[in-house]
Amino acid sequence: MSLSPFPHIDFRTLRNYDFQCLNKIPNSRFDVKFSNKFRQTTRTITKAQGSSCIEVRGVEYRAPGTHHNLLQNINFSIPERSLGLIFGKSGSGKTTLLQLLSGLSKPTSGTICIQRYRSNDGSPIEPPESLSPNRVGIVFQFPERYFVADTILEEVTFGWPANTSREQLALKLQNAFNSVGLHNISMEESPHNLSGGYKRRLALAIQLVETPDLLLLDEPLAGLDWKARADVVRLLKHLKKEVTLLVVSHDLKEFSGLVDHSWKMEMGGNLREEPLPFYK
Ligand SMILES: Nc1ncnc2c1ncn2[C@@H]1O[C@H](COP(=O)(O)OP(=O)(O)OP(=O)(O)O)[C@@H](O)[C@H]1O
Repeated sequence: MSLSPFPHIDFRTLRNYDFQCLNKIPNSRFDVKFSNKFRQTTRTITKAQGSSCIEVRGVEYRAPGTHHNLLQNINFSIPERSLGLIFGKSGSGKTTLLQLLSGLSKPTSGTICIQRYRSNDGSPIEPPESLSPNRVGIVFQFPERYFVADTILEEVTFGWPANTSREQLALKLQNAFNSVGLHNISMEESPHNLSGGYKRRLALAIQLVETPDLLLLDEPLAGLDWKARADVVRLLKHLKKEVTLLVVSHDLKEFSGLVDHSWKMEMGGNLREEPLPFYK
C-alpha cells in the first residue's frame, strides 16, 4: 500500500515540476488560474501587492468529481523574506492549499501570484520580476519517506538536467548544504542512515539547491524528537533571511518565536488571519 498522501503524483519526477500549464500568460508572474474576472483581478493585485512574495486572491478549490469546495475564497499575502504559518484542525484544507501554491493542482477560481522584488544582492528589481515556476519549493510532510537514492549525492541531484555543469552543481550544492548545516557529512553516505533531524535537513537542502524564493513546508517538525525539532526551528529562523517561508504546522509553541504572520484554516476551508497564542 502506498504511504503517499498524493497517490496520483509520481514522486520520482517531483523535483522537475511540470509547471508548463501555469505559464500560459506572457509575463504572467506565475499566475495560476484565472476566473472569468482574471484581468480585472490581476490589475487589482498589481496595485495592492507592495513587496509581497506571494499574493493569493479569491482562491477556491473543488477536487475533480466532487460537488463542494475544499477551499473557500482564500486571500492572503506574505512579504519577502518572512515566515508565514498556517495552522488549523486536521482535514481543514492546509495541505490542499500548499498543493495549489506549489502548482501541483490548480485552483477552481482565483489567482496566485508569486513575484520577486529584489535581486540576490538585495537591490530592487523594477518592474517586479516574474518568478519562473521552479522558484517555488515544497517539502512535504515526512519528506524522508520519498528518498529514492542510495547516496546523498544521488538524492540531491536526482532529476537534475543532464546539461548542468559540474561547477554549477558543486556551487549550488555547497550553498545549500552550508545553509542547512550538512557540510560535514559524506555525499557517499546513504540518506536512509541519517538521523531524523538530518533527514529533514537533507530534504530542505534538496529544495534549496534550486535556490527557490518561496519555500513551502508541510509539518516540518512532525515525527521528530525534541532535539531535532529545536534544530529544525533554528534552521528555519536562519533560512528566512534568505527565502520566504510558508509553514503549515500544529506546533505553534515551537514556531511562536519566528512567525511574522499567521492564519487559521477553519474546517470547511476558510482561512483567516489570527495571531498565535502567547507562549512564555
Ligand atoms: N482529491 C480529493 N477529493 C476529495 N476530497 C479531498 C481530496 N483531497 C483532500 N480532500 C479532503 O479535503 C479535506 C482537507 O484535506 P487536507 O489534507 O488539505 O487537510 P489538512 O488540513 O492538511 O489536514 P492534516 O492536518 O491532517 O494534514 C479533507 O477532508 C480531505 O479528505
